[in-house]
Amino acid sequence: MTHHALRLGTRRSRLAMAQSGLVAEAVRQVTGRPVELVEITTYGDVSREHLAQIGGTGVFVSALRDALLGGEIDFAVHSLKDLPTAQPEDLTLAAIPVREDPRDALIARDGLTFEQLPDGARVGTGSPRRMAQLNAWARTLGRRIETVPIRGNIDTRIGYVEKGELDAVVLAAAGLNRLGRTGEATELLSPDAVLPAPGQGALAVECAATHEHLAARLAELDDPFTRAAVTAERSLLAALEAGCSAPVGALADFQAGERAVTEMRLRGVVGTTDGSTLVQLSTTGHVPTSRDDVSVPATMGRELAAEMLAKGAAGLMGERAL
Ligand SMILES: NCc1[nH]cc(CCC(=O)O)c1CC(=O)O
Repeated sequence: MTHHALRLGTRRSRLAMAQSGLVAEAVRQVTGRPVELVEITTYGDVSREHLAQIGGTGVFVSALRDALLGGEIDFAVHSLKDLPTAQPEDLTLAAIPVREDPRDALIARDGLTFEQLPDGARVGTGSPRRMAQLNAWARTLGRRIETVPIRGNIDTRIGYVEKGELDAVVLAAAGLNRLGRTGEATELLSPDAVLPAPGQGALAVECAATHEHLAARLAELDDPFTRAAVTAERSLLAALEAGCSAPVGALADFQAGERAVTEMRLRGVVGTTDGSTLVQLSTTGHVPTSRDDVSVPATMGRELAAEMLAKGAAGLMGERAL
């Protein structure tokens, strides 16, 4: 085996660099080889359009994948929630490491929680999923919020609240945690109120399918529980035929189980962005915790999607949900 450095392709954002840095260190430990970060610019980083307009799906990942297939890098780290559900045959998801906190976080002025926000509060998010569930939550409180589409990195988004331009913003807790900014959340939003995006908080370590030896080493970073959970969530998303910019939330979690099998709960939601209608369902199943067998979670996702479609989910997703 050669001992040249493994090249890890990464986006340049501080979050991407932090995520890649964590995986680089773990890969150094399991392979004993140095890991070199190679910065790659993706369309999602350059475009100033709103994600809902450029379609969301894949905008952060295609440049990294081109570099993998072109042999410029050996492996790449993605936020799993940014990965399209269809996995290309020439690329392998070699590892899905232990997931960070999957919840969304609220950062509000004056330390406010969501329920303490005043009627008409301006809340920054351009995510149809967050809009649908936050608007629905506000309605149950007899209030309205005004959602304001925002883009940019985590510092930029938090800046809207710091400068007093918005009452609150909503971000993934995982991103805050990985940047060491956990303390800035004024509330971690309960999945009972806001289900996260499928795969939120999880990372995907990807390499070319032809690099079987490398894939086997990277697989040491895999967490079978996380893989089972995100497989169910992404299978739900795929069966709804929705992309990452559709108003779809999903979260799988576990009851304490035995060694080889554990009980998994999968919750899913689809809604209109104004929050007037939500279809929210859940299911449970016994899942083998083996990274090589994700058939049960995949089936749970498909079956829950079918139930949601039977309750009218397709009509709520709008034209974007192709
Ligand atoms: N859509 C962008 C994106 N992709 C992954 C994360 C956060 C980290 C994660 O979910 O693992 C974010 C930012 C956000 O939603 O606040």
